[in-house]
Amino acid sequence: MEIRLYVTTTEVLAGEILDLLSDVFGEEDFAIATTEIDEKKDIWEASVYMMREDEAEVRARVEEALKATFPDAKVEREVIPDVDWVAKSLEGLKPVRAGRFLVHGSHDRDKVRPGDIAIEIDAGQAFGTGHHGTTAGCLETIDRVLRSRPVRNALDLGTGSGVLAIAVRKLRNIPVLATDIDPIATKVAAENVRSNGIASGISTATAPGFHSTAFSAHGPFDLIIANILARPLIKMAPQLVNHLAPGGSVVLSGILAAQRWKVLAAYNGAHLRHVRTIWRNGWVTIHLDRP
Ligand SMILES: C[S@@+](CC[C@H](N)C(=O)[O-])C[C@H]1O[C@@H](n2cnc3c(N)ncnc32)[C@H](O)[C@@H]1O
Repeated sequence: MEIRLYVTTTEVLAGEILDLLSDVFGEEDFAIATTEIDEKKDIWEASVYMMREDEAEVRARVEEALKATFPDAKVEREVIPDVDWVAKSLEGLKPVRAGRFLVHGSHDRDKVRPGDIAIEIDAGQAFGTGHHGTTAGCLETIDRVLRSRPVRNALDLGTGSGVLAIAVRKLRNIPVLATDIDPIATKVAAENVRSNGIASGISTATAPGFHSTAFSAHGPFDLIIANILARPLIKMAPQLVNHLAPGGSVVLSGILAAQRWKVLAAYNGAHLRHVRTIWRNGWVTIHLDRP
């Protein structure tokens, strides 16, 4: 059972609390995140996720950290129940084709045809079975990028099930760093990496955005894939481009069609060149290159 401790505040203060908590918990295994609750009213939550057994200790440290700068902050609590997504969604999930990839569940191994690059993902507690338009758009774009660009290493930011990191590694024998803000996702991703027969080459790390030393240890990257959401992608544009090697490529998704101009503006402003936009079910995936 997972617990979320959170403070409800404004966007600016949520960012400050995030920084403060990042200093407190550093590289420890607790995910720290900010979430927008209401854009118009500027209501945000700054959260720390932990397992139930760590709650008392984490709460004491959070309250101590907030005391000096945010004495009025009220730390609230949410219990996040474990959901058996596997049992819930195994049936009915058909294999998905995107680029040369076929993403399928373990119940559909017989659907793999010669020439397919097969990725086996059972629906679990992390996003990314290939069915969502954002995942499919990323897979298609990864296939294009790896056909046309010299890519020596890659970062999959917001890896979820690990599907995109696995896709990169199945096409190229290069090191891949797969990170997620959610520790359950990184655990699931590591399991999927193993069950896809990838013995080495993909490292996983739990980190919000670029708040981890894992990035400097593995980067800069020739390819960065981030299927998150428009708003965090816009915010992290300068950091993301800082971790991109000259001549590198970026694949961004989790962007609704109407939001694409804002995302493009942020990344054009960071001197990336737009290459292609792919549309799938109202979602867009954007490929940009660093000259
Ligand atoms: C839409 S899912 C994408 C999963 C997978 N990469 C795919 O394409 O199907 C987004 C993932 O990003 C993670 N995430 C959201 N915000 C993040 C952040 N700031 N830093 C790292 N991961 C984040 C979520 O926990 C989630 O697993």
